Amino acid sequence: MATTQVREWTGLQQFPAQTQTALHALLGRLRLESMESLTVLVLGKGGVGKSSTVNSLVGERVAVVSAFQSETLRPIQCSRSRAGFTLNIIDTPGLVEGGCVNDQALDIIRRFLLNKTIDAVLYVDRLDGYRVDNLDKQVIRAIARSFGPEIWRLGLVVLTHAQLSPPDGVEYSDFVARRSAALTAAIRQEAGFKKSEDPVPVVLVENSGRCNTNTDGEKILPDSTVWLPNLVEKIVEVATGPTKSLLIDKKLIEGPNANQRHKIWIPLLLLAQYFIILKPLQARINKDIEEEKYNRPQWEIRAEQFRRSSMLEEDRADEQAITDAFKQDNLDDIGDLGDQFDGLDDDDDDDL
Ligand SMILES: Nc1nc2c(ncn2[C@@H]2O[C@H](COP(=O)(O)OP(=O)(O)OP(=O)(O)O)[C@@H](O)[C@H]2O)c(=O)[nH]1
Repeated sequence: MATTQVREWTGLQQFPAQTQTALHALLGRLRLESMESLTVLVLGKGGVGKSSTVNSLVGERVAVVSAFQSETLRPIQCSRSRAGFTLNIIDTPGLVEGGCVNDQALDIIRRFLLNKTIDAVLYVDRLDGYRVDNLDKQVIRAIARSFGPEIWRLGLVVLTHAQLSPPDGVEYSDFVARRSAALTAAIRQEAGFKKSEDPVPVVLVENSGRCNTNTDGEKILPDSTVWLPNLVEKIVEVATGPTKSLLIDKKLIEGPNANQRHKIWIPLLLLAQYFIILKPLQARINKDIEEEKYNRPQWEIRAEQFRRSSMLEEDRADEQAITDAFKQDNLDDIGDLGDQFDGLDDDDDDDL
């Protein structure tokens, strides 16, 4: 298996001083939890801003971004370390191809993740999507199916293009609340969250270079949130939260072994077959054998009757044939006598 090269996290120094301080404080929180590393998996449909978000987080251009075509054809892992702490981010190909869930991409991602432990999952989508359609639900379901529904309990919805201007008459906060509620409700439904469970948290990001900044030079959203430390804070909360990190092992990738499934029922089925079918059948056969010792079997009686009736038929046919033959012989004899008689008459005539 290819090992990922861990480089010094130089991108961290590119951030404004205030952002760096906030990020260091968050990494300190992880160390307090004895977490020496953090592995973040980034998933979502194509072109929603996954690679851009990875670049924003690392502070370097580690993943290729394109407005026109899917650039991430297979997963890539970027690992950066700082003061003994390692951040691993895994960017993945888009999960939709030709209007359908791209199962092949999911399979490639699963195999790439073999033996890796995931601490948090960023499910990236755009804030300016106006509805959650059937395809969105299928993608959410496909993720749950591929990695187990537990993966959504490590999830964080990341909405890009967060510097959007809502349609006329709609407040920014209302627009964000509606979009977030629609997506988290779909996740709750498709990933089978219990009613009592908290919804998946939502974070807004703006990856564009034209993102507004505050007086400290930090990138901010229309509601003045400094979004990068906010995103990292939410990731840390998920990673240190009640849901355990997810180890992607062979069992999870290959799914339950069909040959092993329900194996426990086989002896029970055989037992049921023995008592319900085999035993009664055997008893019935034994009863028949016993009865036939004293009574002739029905089939033998019927065969006898049939033999007799066919013999009678044959006898009757023979009798008829003999009678017919006699009749024919008598007619022939009578004919001969007639001829002889005629002959006598002729001789007499001559004599006269
Ligand atoms: N304005 C704005 N544009 C963004 C934002 N995030 C991404 N983009 C643009 O959206 C386009 C797609 O971004 P990517 O980061 O390549 O999207 P992706 O999800 O990695 O795409 P795939 O590689 O196809 O899976 C690029 O043109 C980005 O510049 C954002 O927050 N704001």
